[in-house]
Amino acid sequence: MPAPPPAARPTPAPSSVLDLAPVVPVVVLRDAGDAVPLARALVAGGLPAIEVALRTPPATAAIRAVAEAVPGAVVGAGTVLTPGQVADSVAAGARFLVSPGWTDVLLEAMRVSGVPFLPGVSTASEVVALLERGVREMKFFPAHAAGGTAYLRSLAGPLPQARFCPTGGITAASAPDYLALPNVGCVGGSWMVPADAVAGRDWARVERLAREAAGLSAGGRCR
Ligand SMILES: O=C(O)C(=O)C[C@H](O)[C@H](O)COP(=O)(O)O
Repeated sequence: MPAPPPAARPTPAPSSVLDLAPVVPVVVLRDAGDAVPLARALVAGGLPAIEVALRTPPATAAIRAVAEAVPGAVVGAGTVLTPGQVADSVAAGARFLVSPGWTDVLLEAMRVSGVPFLPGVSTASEVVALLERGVREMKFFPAHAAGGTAYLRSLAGPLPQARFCPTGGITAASAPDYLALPNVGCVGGSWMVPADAVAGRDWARVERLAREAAGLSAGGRCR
C-alpha cells in the first residue's frame, strides 16, 4: 500500500516581517468574500505575505478567512492603531502586524502579541525613539511622500541598525530602487491589487501583477 501523503504543515511562524517576502501587498477589502480568491491569486503569483488593512469593516473576517483557507499565505494586519485591533487581529489569525505610526501603548500591545510587527516612522527622531525601545525593524510611511529612496539612503548613514519596509506611493517602477538599499528588507504597496481589479474580481490580473512584482526582486538582490 502506498504511504499516505505527509500531513500539510503550516508555514513556520515568521520571526521578522522584513524577511517574509521582498514585496508585501497591502490589501483593502470591501467584501470579505473576496479575501480567499484574492489571497490565492497573490500566492499563485509568488507573493505569500499579505497585509490586510484594517480600514474597512470586513478586514478582520478577511484575515480569518485567509488564515483558515489559504495555507500558502502568511496573512497579517495593517493599519493597526489600537491594542484592541492587535488582539482581534491575532485572534483572527494575523501572523504579523503593521502600523502607519506608533505610540508606547500600541508598541507594548504589539510586543506582547507574540507576532512580529512593524511600527511606522517617517522621521529620524521616530527611528531613534524606536531604537531606544529595542525595535530595529519598522515601516517607513508614507515612503514616497516622506522622501523616498533619497531619505532612506540618508538614514542609513547615522542609523544603519534600523531596517525598513517602505510603503506608500511605491510602484512597480520604483520598487527595485527601494529594494536595492541596504536598509530596506521589503517594500509594501497596493499596486498589484488595483481597486478596479478587486471590484471586478479579476483575479487573473491580480495574479499577473503579483508575478511581475515578485519578479522585481529576483535579479541579484542580496538580503
Ligand atoms: O493603511 C495603512 O496603514 C497603510 O499602510 C497605508 C498603506 O501603506 C498604503 O495604502 C499602501 O500604499 P499605496 O501602495 O500607496 O496604496
